[in-house]
Amino acid sequence: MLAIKGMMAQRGHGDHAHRIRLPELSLAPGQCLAITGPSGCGKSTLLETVGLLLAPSELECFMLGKPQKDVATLWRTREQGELAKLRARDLGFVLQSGGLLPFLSVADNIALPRRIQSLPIKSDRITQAVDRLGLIPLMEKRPAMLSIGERQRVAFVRALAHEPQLLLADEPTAALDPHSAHGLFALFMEVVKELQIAALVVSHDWALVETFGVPRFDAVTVKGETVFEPRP
Ligand SMILES: Nc1ncnc2c1ncn2[C@@H]1O[C@H](COP(=O)(O)OP(=O)(O)OP(=O)(O)O)[C@@H](O)[C@H]1O
Repeated sequence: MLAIKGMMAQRGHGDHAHRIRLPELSLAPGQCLAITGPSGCGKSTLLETVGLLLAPSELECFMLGKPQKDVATLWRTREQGELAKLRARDLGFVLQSGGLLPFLSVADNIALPRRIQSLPIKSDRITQAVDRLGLIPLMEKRPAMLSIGERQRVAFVRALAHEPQLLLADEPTAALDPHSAHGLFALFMEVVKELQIAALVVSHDWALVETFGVPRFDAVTVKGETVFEPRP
């Protein structure tokens, strides 16, 4: 689960700073929420802040996972080691760029989060996801030998490999054709439900998000800040 209250973050400094605000957000296990808004409004900034990659400038409350961890206190007391542990164990990222390690094969990229957590490398769920996304012929290849869409599919499986509590996805279907995008999103929703993972997904594809009945938080500009609020 995820519960955030009164979160602010900023990119840059002074007059050129870009500020985002998230008044309130809560997600139960197995629930997915889409983040939408125009290019440059701060969706990735929001995702990075929720993903503990960017320090918030204000934060009232941030509870994550089961048992609940008090992330707001960890930020306040600057416990970077604990934050890093949470990031590795409880979060899964699907980044816009794929973020795969170029010197590892697809198989080793996918195995990495489980290796880091000392979990058994073999997992039926991962084998199934690899199969459903047509990745079996690619397992021994390096990321540089893959298309962008293939990299995105690998990144998706890798993000789920250690069964995190919260999945953060930045445009996970952006490089895919409509058929593959639908297939990946369907699998995304299935896995989120099955594993009871809370998921935040940034997407420009409103039609796709609506097809799957995913609720949305949209960006509105208020006094020079981007505020993310539920869309009625
Ligand atoms: N390192 C940085 N320093 C200063 N400003 C930055 C930095 N990174 C991004 N920005 C600015 O912050 C704003 C928000 O960027 P962000 O990437 O979060 O937007 P976005 O909504 O995800 O955009 P897109 O949909 O195009 O990916 C933009 O105006 C961007 O120019």
